[in-house]
Formats: sequence, structure tokens, C-alpha cells
Amino acid sequence: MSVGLVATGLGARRGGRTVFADLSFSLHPGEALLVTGPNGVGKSTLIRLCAGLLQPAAGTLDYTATPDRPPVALLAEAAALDGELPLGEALRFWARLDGRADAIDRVATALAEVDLAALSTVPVRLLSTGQRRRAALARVVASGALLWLLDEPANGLDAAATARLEVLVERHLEQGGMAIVATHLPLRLPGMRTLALGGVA
Ligand SMILES: Nc1ncnc2c1ncn2[C@@H]1O[C@H](COP(=O)(O)OP(=O)(O)OP(=O)(O)O)[C@@H](O)[C@H]1O
Repeated sequence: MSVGLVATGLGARRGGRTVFADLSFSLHPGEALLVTGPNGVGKSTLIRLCAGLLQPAAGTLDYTATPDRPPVALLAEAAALDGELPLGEALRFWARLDGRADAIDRVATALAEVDLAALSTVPVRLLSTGQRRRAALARVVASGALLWLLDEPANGLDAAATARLEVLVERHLEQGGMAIVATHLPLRLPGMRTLALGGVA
């Protein structure tokens, strides 16, 4: 199979209820999929399935990555950064876990790219909502991962930060990356396709 993600007849159940069924899509290097739909329709569930944190109730999800990059980076609702650590340290902690030496080197650049360089010595717990979101994005950027899974990445971001997010995703795609972005806020991503979840009747 060529590099990419292929979902075929995907179904998800949570709490004993069907969230969605028979979802099929594919994603290849340079492509982004915007997942939209009303609250509770299953956007986060789809992101978690793609991250391997949930098992599909039906169908298959085949992912072929490249050996030169970490396969997946997830931006979920919680930033998952240690609140007591200075921001730069918290990001370097994850970069070490990502297991690639250059991820640690990329932390400072990623912080600058989300306009947080000035706050790298500030404990994460003191960051504002939007700053935490940008910090979580810096973690994804620093990872160098092939597939970005972004769950509501624009939540809490102001217009300038949203524009930076769009630029970072665009650059990721230009570098052969892929992105699945669950959002209820409008985002402009080049050549993106939209997967509108409609709920299960
Ligand atoms: N841990 C869980 N246990 C049981 N049901 C869950 C769990 N998490 C989510 N659900 C249910 O699964 C459905 C889909 O939730 P999900 O979070 O994927 O929706 P969403 O489209 O991301 O919503 P939102 O726009 O509000 O973020 C909802 O009905 C929700 O109540």
C-alpha cells in the first residue's frame, strides 16, 4: 500500500451507542481532511480512532507511514503538558518521548512559530487558554510527524493565531505531511477536502 490513510466502512460506537457508521475516505501526502458537523456527531471520536486510541466497531483503518518520520502527532482537547514545568521544558519532555533527537532541536523554532518564544520559561499552568492551544500546536509542529490529528485546533485562538495555524498546516502539507482537522470553526487550508459528519439516523 502507498503512504497514506485509508478508511473503509468505518463505524464507531461509544457508551453502547453507534456514533457513526460506514465512513470511507482516504488521505495521502500533501492532503488535509476537514471533519465538520454538529456537537456530538463524532468528530473527536474519528480523531481518536485515527490516533489508535479507540478501536473501530466496524470497517478498517489502514495507515502506511514512512520510516523517516514519527507516524502521528495528536492535538487533543487537553494540551497534555505538565502544568508545573516551564513551557520550553514541557515541550522538550515530549520531544524526548517522541524519540527523535531533532524533535528537541525543533522545540525552540516551533515555539517561535506559534509566537510563544517569549514565554518558554513560564510554567504551563500560567498560560492563557489560547496560549495553551498554541503550545499544544508547537508540540505537534516539533514532532515532525507525518500525520497531524488536530481536534478543534482553533478553539480559543484569536485571528492572528488562527492565521498562523493555517500557515503551519499549509507548510506541513507542502512538506508531504497529512492532516485530519476536526473543527467547528472555519479554517482555510489549501486543497482541503471536507468530511461532513451528519449523525446516524
Ligand atoms: N468516553 C465516552 N463514553 C461514552 N460516550 C462517549 C464518550 N465520549 C464521547 N461519547 C459520545 O460519543 C458521541 C460523539 O462524541 P464526540 O466527542 O466524538 O463528538 P464531537 O463531534 O467531537 O462533539 P463536539 O463538537 O461537541 O466536540 C457523543 O454522543 C458523546 O456523548
